[in-house]
Amino acid sequence: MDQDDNRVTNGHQNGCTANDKMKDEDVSSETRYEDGTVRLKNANIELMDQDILYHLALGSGSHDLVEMFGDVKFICMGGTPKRMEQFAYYIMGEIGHKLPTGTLLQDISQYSYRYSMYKVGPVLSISHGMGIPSIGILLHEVIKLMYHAKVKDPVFFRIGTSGGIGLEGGTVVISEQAVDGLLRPYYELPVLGKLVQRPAMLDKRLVRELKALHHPEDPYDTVTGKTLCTTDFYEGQGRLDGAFCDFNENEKMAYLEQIQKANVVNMEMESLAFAALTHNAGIRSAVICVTIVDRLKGDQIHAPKEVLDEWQERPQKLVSRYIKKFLQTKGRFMDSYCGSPCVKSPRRFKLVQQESENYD
Ligand SMILES: O=P(O)(O)O[C@H]1O[C@H](CO)[C@@H](O)[C@H]1O
Ligand SMILES: O=c1cc[nH]c(=O)[nH]1
Repeated sequence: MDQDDNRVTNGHQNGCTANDKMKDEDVSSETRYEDGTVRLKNANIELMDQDILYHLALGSGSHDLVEMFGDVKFICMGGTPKRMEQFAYYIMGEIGHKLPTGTLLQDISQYSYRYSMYKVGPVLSISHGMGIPSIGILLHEVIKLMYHAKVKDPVFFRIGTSGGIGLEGGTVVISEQAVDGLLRPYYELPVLGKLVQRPAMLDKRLVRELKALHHPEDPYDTVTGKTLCTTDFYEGQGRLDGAFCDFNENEKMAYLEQIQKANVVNMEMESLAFAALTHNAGIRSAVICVTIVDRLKGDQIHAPKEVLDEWQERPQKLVSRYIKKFLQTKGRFMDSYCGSPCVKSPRRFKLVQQESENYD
């Protein structure tokens, strides 16, 4: 069958093209109720008795999702559970969020054994694993969580690592657009035997707002540009050091130079699905990744662990500045969030633990 016959655009009935901009009208009645709460583009969900968010170990029948998550505003995602636990504690200090005495942050999704999720007042910090399939599943469930919890106008961030294209290690990249390994600005997914394409758009205003939060005294650059998203770390990113390699150094460099000419500044493995799914849901989102290697100079990650740890904090700092600015502007500082049900207070922890164990 001819591949083109088999292809449909989706997410926008009128055939949204890759050049479409994230316009205010995208956040339409299709994706929002009048009060600003998230509306799903899937009528099936409303008709279900309960919705089991299997990979989060949560469910609309088993948990009071409005009580647990109704005050959420920012959803921050990154690859590893450790990074996202550290980010949760970091943002807690930054926004002055206090846990009740004798309590610790709880991994809300620990009994899923898939992802980790921490709640710090209006911030959710969630690990997404590696690659598009992993972040894709998570995004479906987190977007549904936003709907069940009646969250208003959430903002999603991916805070990650990447390979730079002509950028020194430690540079912070705010993605203007995600493209696939063929430089196509959409996420393509086979659905019912047809290829569905969803534009991988990121919010342009958010890019500008984040860029403005770089401080002149930050000892590193913060740049914007295109992010190339691959389905593999080795051959897919033109590395010569995988278990297999059917190309040579010259061919690798020709590809890297080609993508550099197309304004690609970094490479990673989730931005395409992250941009496409949040855009389709009418949710403002941004991808902020630090570069940990300059791919024009090599393939292996040579930076020592302490250096990598410090570099990984840089995207977190930028997002933290954004969140703090928002909270200060809105004048809703965090003490009001102290009663969060997502901490390990002995009574509440037992309750949440019991609920979560139902999925074990
Ligand atoms: O650092 P994180 O956010 O995990 O992301 C990057 O690191 C992984 C590869 O090492 C890929 O998932 C890539 O996207
Ligand atoms: O080179 C790199 C570094 C981090 N993550 C990637 O996907 N590629």
